[in-house]
Amino acid sequence: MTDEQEKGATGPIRVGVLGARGRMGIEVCKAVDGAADMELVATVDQGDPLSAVADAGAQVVVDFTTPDVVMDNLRWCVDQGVHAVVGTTGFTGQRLDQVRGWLGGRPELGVVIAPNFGIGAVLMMQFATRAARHFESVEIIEQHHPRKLDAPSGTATHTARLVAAARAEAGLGPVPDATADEVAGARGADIDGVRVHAVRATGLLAHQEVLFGTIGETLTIRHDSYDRVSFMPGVLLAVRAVPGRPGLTLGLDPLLD
Ligand SMILES: NC(=O)C1=CN([C@@H]2O[C@H](COP(=O)(O)OP(=O)(O)OC[C@H]3O[C@@H](n4cnc5c(N)ncnc54)[C@H](OP(=O)(O)O)[C@@H]3O)[C@@H](O)[C@H]2O)C=CC1
Ligand SMILES: O=C(O)C1=N[C@H](C(=O)O)C[C@H](O)C1
Repeated sequence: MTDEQEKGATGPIRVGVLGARGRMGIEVCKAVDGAADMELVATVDQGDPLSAVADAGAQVVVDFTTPDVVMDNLRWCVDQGVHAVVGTTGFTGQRLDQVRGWLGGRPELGVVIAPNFGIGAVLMMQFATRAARHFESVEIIEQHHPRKLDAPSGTATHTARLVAAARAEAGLGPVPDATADEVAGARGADIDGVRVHAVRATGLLAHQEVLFGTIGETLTIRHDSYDRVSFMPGVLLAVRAVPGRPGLTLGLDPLLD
């Protein structure tokens, strides 16, 4: 262990941020810098060497980059023995299995991957999962800023999977829908049988509605992030927790219990 790493073992958590000059990365750097129990030791963006993270003796990496580079970053973290907190989207079941496979060889390492670090968003997903069994109809409408690269959002995709699993467990059949003549895309994306609609508009940041329907009533569960600071308490919570949570943690839920 280097002197730097030795210091980190007893002092503040030494944190490296990947995607540090991005919209989320800038906020994460500010939040880590302002946390008394953390030290921001490395900031890496496109074109910077990942070795800066290892050289600085980072114990935890926070990744807010892009879906096309996040897997390489995670592989590197696992190889280097650095815990990781990941907010970047694009995690399919196959990708998650791959990460579990890597972690199999490093039983001391923790990785937290959360589609949304907003506490309200986590609760919105929990409430939607709870409601799912009681309504024959459900659709998800997510709304984001127009610079977002992926659609639908990671949060909407995750919500759709949770809702679909809860419906299946309750023995509900397909969502009723008689559409026979559709302009392509009009009914949104089909994620595990749940329709997901993605809106992009200037002025929005990150918003989602889960609309449930049954005979004579609807229920709308809505969450709005108006500022990226809304994600920071969840990110800091995960940074504190990840060294003590070996293996893959998916979502913030277990950290909030
Ligand atoms: N889980 C959550 O709570 C949240 C998740 N997100 C997700 O986080 C991700 C980032 O979002 P956002 O900050 O808005 O996006 P940005 O595009 O603003 O930030 C991404 C940053 O990563 C940089 N980057 C690209 N490749 C690399 C690389 N190989 N190594 C290091 N940095 C790299 C980009 O550089 P360059 O621009 O030069 O390509 C950019 O600065 C998205 O997937 C988004 O959906 C966002 C908000 C909340
Ligand atoms: O890109 C964003 O901005 C966001 N991305 C995440 C997602 O895709 O769900 C989280 C949040 O919606 C903001």
